Amino acid sequence: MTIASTSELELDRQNLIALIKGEAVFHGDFTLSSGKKASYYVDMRKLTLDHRAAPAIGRIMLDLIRDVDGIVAVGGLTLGADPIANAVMHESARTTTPLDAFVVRKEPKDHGRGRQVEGADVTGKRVVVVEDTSTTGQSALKAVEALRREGAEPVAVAVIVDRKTGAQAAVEAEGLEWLAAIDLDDLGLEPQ
Ligand SMILES: O=P(O)(O)OC[C@H]1O[C@H](OP(=O)(O)OP(=O)(O)O)[C@H](O)[C@@H]1O
Ligand SMILES: O=C(O)c1cc(=O)[nH]c(=O)[nH]1
Repeated sequence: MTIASTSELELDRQNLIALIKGEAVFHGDFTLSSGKKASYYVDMRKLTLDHRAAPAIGRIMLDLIRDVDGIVAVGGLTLGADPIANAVMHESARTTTPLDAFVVRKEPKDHGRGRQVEGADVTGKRVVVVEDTSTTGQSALKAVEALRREGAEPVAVAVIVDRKTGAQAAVEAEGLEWLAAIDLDDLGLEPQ
């Protein structure tokens, strides 16, 4: 599924870590999605939407999910997941096993086709949920719930940055595989 070499991927990963440390870690008083407080915030949108980082994110995340069997699509809860799913889809299109992308709305659309999962038809399909940063894992699990309602089979959650505060356990408790590209040690941060 992956066409980048191991050394290219390691270079991508080191470059991405440097960009995250330099441009996406913000220090201050933050309220997180879960309502918890933290003294730093990793704003991955700064990089998933940046031309210097997005192609590498596609390669890194495609490589991260390379051993997940039989998947046909990637996506997650809007909006953190959206550019990641796109980057993975584009990178996979260069391989012999291309993947489609989907977007899970926070709520079903209240007009048109009333859909919560947009894009690829996921019914009956094995899919991976992607995420930019995971703290409690509840955003990823909201996507999992919506996908299951659509008749999809979400089999793994793949995150760029794991904040190491319970998301892995929450996701594994739902029977999904947990995959993370970068964690707090890589960024020189402590879990909080
Ligand atoms: O693991 P969790 O506790 O769910 O926290 C992580 C989530 O929080 C952020 O999204 P946010 O809720 O800020 O929404 P956004 O993507 O719409 O900006 C981030 O992009 C993750 O999706
Ligand atoms: O938990 C969150 O809401 C959260 C933490 C973080 O570091 N980055 C982010 O985008 N969301």
